[in-house]
Amino acid sequence: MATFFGAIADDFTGATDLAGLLARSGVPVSLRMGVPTEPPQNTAPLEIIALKCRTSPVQEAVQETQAALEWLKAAGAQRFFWKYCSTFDSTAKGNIGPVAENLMATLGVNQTIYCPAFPENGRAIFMGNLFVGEQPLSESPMKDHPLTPMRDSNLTRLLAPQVTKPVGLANRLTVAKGAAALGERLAELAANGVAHVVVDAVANDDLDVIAEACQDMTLLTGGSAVAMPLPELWANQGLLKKSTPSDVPSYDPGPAIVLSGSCSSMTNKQVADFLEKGGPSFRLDPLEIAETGNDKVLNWLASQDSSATPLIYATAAPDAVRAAQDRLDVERAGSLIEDTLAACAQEARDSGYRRFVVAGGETSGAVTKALGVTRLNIGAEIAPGVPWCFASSHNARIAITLKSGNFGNEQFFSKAFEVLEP
Ligand SMILES: Nc1ncnc2c1ncn2[C@@H]1O[C@H](COP(=O)(O)OP(=O)(O)OP(=O)(O)O)[C@@H](O)[C@H]1O
Ligand SMILES: O=C(O)[C@@H](O)C(=O)CO
Repeated sequence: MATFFGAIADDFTGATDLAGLLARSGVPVSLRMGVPTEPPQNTAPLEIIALKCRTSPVQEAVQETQAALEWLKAAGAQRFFWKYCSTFDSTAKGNIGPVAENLMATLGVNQTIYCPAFPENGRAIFMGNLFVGEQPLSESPMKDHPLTPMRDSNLTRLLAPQVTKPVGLANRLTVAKGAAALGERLAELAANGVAHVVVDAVANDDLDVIAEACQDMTLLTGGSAVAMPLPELWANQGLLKKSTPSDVPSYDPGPAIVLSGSCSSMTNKQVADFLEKGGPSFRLDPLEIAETGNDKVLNWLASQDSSATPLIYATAAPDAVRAAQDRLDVERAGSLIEDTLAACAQEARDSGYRRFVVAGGETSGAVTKALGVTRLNIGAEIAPGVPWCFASSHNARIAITLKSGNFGNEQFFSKAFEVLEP
């Protein structure tokens, strides 16, 4: 089926989040891990390419997203979406703005919007300021993120140094007046040369207004939630078709494992809940791995009785993360953990494990790469923005879910497997 919508996601959990929300529309979604090396074939109306470029240097991220854009254009896409985190994660030399500006230049558009709001997960934007629950972003646990600590809550202020063209705001008072008023505000800003518009949203109704006002824009940017209403709007215009739900993709029987490299406050609670319930677990310490390597955890995994689900985790409180980073530096600490969890995933697959819960965006990138997963089919959502996915990994058919650090509730690790049961 011809592709109409092409999205580029800056990390793997973000991509499955977007896929899960788009799939709610009933329009077929396809998710590719990395830019496919083959030209487009067997494409879906909604195509997503997952990259691992959230913390990449600007030039690298621009090149990778450009390659993804070319593939999506070749697939026939006519509307494009740049998906970043609902907490606007980017480093001081952030690539959200530069990537958007490059996509705009290639697509020949003079304006786009920025809307990371995700009300179902407590992300709201008011007067350009992003909130996580009731806390401003810079006071939320995101201030301590291991790779992208967020120390400012104001999206226009975060974005302005990343782009060359003017940044503006369409605030909630405008959005509350409806799609026509928002359209007028965007036109007014465009007439004044404002290329980058942060749009407020505090509830799903706001996202419906934004989607209605922006459905004809060639490029939109944001979190997953602002894209959620678009397929329905396009289907109503006859631009794409819903399909009868295809068979739920299946996976081979086999034991389950949880791999967690996320240090978000929610993942810390989820790990604590798992430990409290007494499941078998192994804690990874980056300092120890730096000295002695991976053998200890791989041996532990090999010794597990496959009737209980094991958890391997590096998840730690902010102080412990900082201490490891001070000794090893941020990137080395991160990649030691990612490489170890990736090696555990391979070992688990080779020993017959077929159900994988993975926590953390960077971690998910490393794990899916190690498993050789190139395409995911989307299944049932476990929590908003966290669907089960199904994939081939070498000769095995596996079920895998990639959980964004902050998503899901405390019981997520046990609930995930209940949702998978037929
Ligand atoms: N104990 C630790 N010390 C230092 N770094 C760690 C530790 N545990 C995990 N890390 C690293 O922190 C990073 C966590 O990022 P990741 O994207 O996986 O999780 P997240 O940011 O919570 O998830 P998301 O991006 O989905 O919100 C990874 O690079 C991981 O390897
Ligand atoms: O938008 C979000 O919060 C998630 O999809 C994500 O990108 C986490 O990495």
